[in-house]
Amino acid sequence: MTEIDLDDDAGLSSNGEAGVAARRVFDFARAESAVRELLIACGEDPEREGLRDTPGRVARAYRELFAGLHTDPDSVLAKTFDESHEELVLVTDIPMFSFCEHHLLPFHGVAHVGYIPNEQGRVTGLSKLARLVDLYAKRPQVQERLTSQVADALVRRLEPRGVIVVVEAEHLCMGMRGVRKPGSRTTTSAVRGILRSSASSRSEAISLINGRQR
Ligand SMILES: Nc1nc2c(ncn2[C@@H]2O[C@H](COP(=O)(O)OP(=O)(O)OP(=O)(O)O)[C@@H](O)[C@H]2O)c(=O)[nH]1
Ligand SMILES: [Zn+2]
Repeated sequence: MTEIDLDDDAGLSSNGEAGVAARRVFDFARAESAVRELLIACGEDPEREGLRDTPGRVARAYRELFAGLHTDPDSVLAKTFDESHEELVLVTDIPMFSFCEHHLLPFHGVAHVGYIPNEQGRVTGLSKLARLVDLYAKRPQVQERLTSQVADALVRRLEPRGVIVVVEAEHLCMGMRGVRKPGSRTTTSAVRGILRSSASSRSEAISLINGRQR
């Protein structure tokens, strides 16, 4: 997978996506000082023993949790191979952790990702579907965009006959605060190609998703 050079802060993402981070670097010192400021703003003392290392820890955590801003999605699907398989390939229950961009609180759940390869049978490694979910999840997100971005990356790189992505997630910003409805779940889908145009192909995929063992 292509890690974008962390010392290179000049360029934009190469894959042409709208809304991708303008900066390629994670500015560690800036994140650390922002966390320190936030602690002060909340009425805490960042010099007390328990908090002294917290800004650095949080900065390290965010560097990891937002790593998807610094990885080229197309590189995840760079390796493809032809397998003369023209039927549905579906990976269900991919664990997913992301952050809502409104409150920077987690939303988490599972993603189901499926596609019907093209006439050449162009497929990719199953793990790459999970890596793709991870990459888009590790950004400030909204669930709808995460779902579409995974689908569109598959369309771009595999040129498949159809794609379906379903994400089921719980948003902590709806559970811990605000409207306080813990346990409510949101389902989003993005369907492309034949899986969109053919009701029977789509219902096969959806029944496999709905009928899976939980
Ligand atoms: N469509 C969508 N909305 C989201 C997602 N994550 C969080 N939200 C919503 O974003 C909205 C932001 O609403 P605002 O009114 O700007 O913010 P707020 O006053 O904090 O809203 P409340 O959460 O209702 O207290 C809320 O309704 C959230 O539930 C998401 O992935 N997709
Ligand atoms: Zn939110």
